[in-house]
Amino acid sequence: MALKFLSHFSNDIGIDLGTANTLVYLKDRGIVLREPSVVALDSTTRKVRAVGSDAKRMLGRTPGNITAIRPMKDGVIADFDVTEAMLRYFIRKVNSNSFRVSPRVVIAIPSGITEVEKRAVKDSAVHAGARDVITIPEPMAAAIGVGLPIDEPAANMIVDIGGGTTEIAIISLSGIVFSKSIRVAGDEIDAAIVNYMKRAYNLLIGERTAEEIKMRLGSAYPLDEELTMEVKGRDSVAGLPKTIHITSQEIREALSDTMAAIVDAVRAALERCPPELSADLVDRGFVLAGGGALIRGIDRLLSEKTGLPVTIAEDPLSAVANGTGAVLSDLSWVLQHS
Ligand SMILES: Nc1ncnc2c1ncn2[C@@H]1O[C@H](COP(=O)(O)OP(=O)(O)OP(=O)(O)O)[C@@H](O)[C@H]1O
Repeated sequence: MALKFLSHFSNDIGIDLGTANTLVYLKDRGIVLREPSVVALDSTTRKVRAVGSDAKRMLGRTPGNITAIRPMKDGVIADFDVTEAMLRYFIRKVNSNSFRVSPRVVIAIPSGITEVEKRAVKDSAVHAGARDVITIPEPMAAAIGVGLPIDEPAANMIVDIGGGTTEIAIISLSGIVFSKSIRVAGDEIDAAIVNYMKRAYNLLIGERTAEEIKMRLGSAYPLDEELTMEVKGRDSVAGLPKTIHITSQEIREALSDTMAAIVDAVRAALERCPPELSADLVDRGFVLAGGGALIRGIDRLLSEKTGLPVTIAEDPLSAVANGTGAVLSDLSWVLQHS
C-alpha cells in the first residue's frame, strides 16, 4: 500500500544535461522544460543572476558586472559550481511542490566525461534535491529515445550531433559495443561561421548571430533552392556597424571542414565495428539525433560517404530527454548496468 502511494505521487525526473541545452522529462508528463545551458553571474560576487533563456539572451551583451557562461562547454564540465547551480535551478523549477517526495533522477551525460566529473554531476543532483541519481551515457539515451530496439542481438547505431560533442555509438544487447566522441559539433560549426565572416568580409559577429546563420542557411549538401540572408555585425577595419548579404553556398563551403570531421568520425566508428554487426548496418543504417541532425542535407552527405541508409530522428533535439524518460518508466536498463 505504501509503495502504491509513493508511486502514485512519483515525481521522477529525466534530465538531458547537454552542453547547449538542458531538457527535463517528468515521468508521466513528458518534456516539461527545455532551456539553454547558460548561466549569468555577477562578476564580483559570483551570484547567479539568470539561468536558461534569460541568460542566453545576455551572451555577448553583458555589461562589465555580469558574465554569461556555458558551464558545460566542449562536452565537459568546465565549471562545477555553476553547473550545480544550473541543475538545482532546473530541478526546483519542475519540482516546486514541496509536499512531494524528493525525485529519483536519471541524467544523461556525455560519454566522454571522467569518473570524477560523473561523481560531481551526481553530487550536484543530490544537492539539488534528488533522492537517487542514475547516470546514463548520452548516446545510449538517444538510441532509446529514438526507439531503436537496443536489446536485440543486432547493431543499432546512433550519431548524436549536439552542441559540444558528436557522439557515435553502436549498441547491441543493451550494451555499447563501440563508442566514439569528438569535440566537433554545433559550437565548432558556429565558430567556423564566425571565422568565415571575418576572413571573407572583415565582419565581426557574435556566436548567437553565427548560430542563427547556421539554422537559417546551414547545409551539408547542395540545396534544390539556395538561400540568402542579411547579416549585421561590426566591420573589423572601419570599426563601424555593417550589413552584408550571404548565400547558403558560401556557408556550406565554410562548414566543409567541420562536416568532413564528422564524416571521418562516423567512418572511423564503422571501421571498428565487429563484422557481424557491420553486416546488420548494411540494411539498418544509422539514426541521426541532436540539434546538428537538423543541418540541411547532413543525412544525404553521411549516406553518400558511408554507403549506408541514414534516418533523421523524428524530434532530434528531444531524443536524449525522451530516452531518460523511457528509462524512468522501465528501470530494467539500469538494473542490467548497475
Ligand atoms: N535547425 C537547426 N539547424 C542546425 N543546428 C541546429 C538547429 N537547431 C539546433 N541546432 C544546434 O544544435 C545544437 C544543440 O543540440 P542539442 O540540444 O542536441 O545539444 P546538447 O545535447 O545540448 O549538446 P551535447 O550533446 O554536446 O551535450 C546547437 O549547436 C544548436 O545550434
